[in-house]
Order: sequence, then C-alpha cells, then structure tokens
Amino acid sequence: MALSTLLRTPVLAGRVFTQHVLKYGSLSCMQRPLASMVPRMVPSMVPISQHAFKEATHTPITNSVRSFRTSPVRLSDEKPHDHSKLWVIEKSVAALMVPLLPLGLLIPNKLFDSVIAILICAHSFWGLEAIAIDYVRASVVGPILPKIALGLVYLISIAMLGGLFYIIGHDDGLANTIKQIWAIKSDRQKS
Ligand code: HEM
Repeated sequence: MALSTLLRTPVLAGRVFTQHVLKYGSLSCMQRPLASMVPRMVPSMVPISQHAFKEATHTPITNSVRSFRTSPVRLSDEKPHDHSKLWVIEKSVAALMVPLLPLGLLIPNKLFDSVIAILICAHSFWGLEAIAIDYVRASVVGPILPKIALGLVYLISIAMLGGLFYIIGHDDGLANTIKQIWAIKSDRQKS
C-alpha cells in the first residue's frame, strides 16, 4: 500500500522512475545473482539520462505492486441484504406477544385470536428458520438437506397458520380452546 501511494505522488510518478522501482522491486529481480547488479553501481561514462532511457525499454514486471481493496470481498452469489431491519421486526413481534397473549386470554374474541395466530406463526417461523440455517449447513450436511430443512420450516409454519385459523373460524377460538385445555382435570382431581 505504501509503495502504491508513493508511486501516485506527482513528484515520484515519472514513467522512468516508476519503471525502475517496479523493476528493482520485482521478485525476479531479487532472485537475480548479485554479480549482475554490481555493474549498475559502478560509475560509468554513459550519461545518466541515456542509461535511464535504455533501462526504460524493458517491460517491467508489475507483480511487485499488489492491488488492495478497502471494501469487503463478496464470497457468494447471493445478493447482499440488510438483516438489521428484519431483526427489529422480529424482536418487535416477540415483544408485542408479551401483552397480547394474556390480553387475548382475558378478552376472548376473533380479532385478538387472529392477530395472535399471525404473530405466533411469524415468530416461530423466524425462530425455526434461524435454527435450520444455523444447524443444517451446506458445508456440513451437503447441499440437499438444508433445502429440505427450510422446506419443512415453511410447511410447518403454513400448517400451523392454517390450523390456528381453522380453530378460530370453525371451533371455539384460540383463547377458549386454551382455557378448555387448562380446564381438563385428571380423574384423581375430579374425585
Ligand atoms: C410472549 C411470548 C414469547 C416471547 C416473548 C418470545 C420471545 C422469543 C425470543 C426473544 C426469541 C429469540 C431467542 C434468541 O434469539 O436467542 C425466541 C425464539 C424462539 N421462539 Fe419465542 N417467544 C414467545 C413465544 C413463542 C411461541 C408461542 C412459540 C411457538 C409456538 C415460539 C417459538 C420460538 C422459536 C421456535 C424460537 C427459536 C429458538 C432458538 O433460536 O433457539 N415462541 N422467542
């Protein structure tokens, strides 16, 4: 980086100077026997300008200057997406469930039941999706299993949403069903 910065400065950016730096900085030049470089250090009768232009006719080996980048390297073909907004939505949904679940149980009605059903399905979908992505990795289990795992997550979530809305539409509703389950007493408790 320091060398490329040096080469970009106006004073040192002359073509001849650059070619000399590239030539002497290259690996192949470093590997050359020392004896072949000695004559260059000995003063000669040839004017310096002539000597420099003669050297400039050689094609410089430019692998001594490495390219660098400050932006992150993309390692996959997937489009980069910002997950921070979805994270806020995920946490907001989880936070919203805290007051809404007891409220839905206290005041049973279809609207609360429907909102709770959607929030629970969205929340558990994101949770299960995170588990599938984190634990069923293509680098560990191959390329097929992660797709099956993610497919199962979609299937479970859709089935769950369908089931909950069936209870809301064709049965006693979510809150009442949960209350009925809580009301079930064992035979020992009944007697
Ligand atoms: C008021 C109720 C609930 C709250 C406040 C809540 C909150 C949370 C939070 C904060 C997480 C993230 C944990 C993490 O990132 O490490 C989470 C994960 C999860 N939640 Fe809930 N949740 C609630 C109810 C439910 C319900 C009813 C279900 C399913 C029917 C559910 C299923 C899941 C699943 C599958 C995960 C992923 C587990 C994991 O990453 O290890 N949650 N929950």
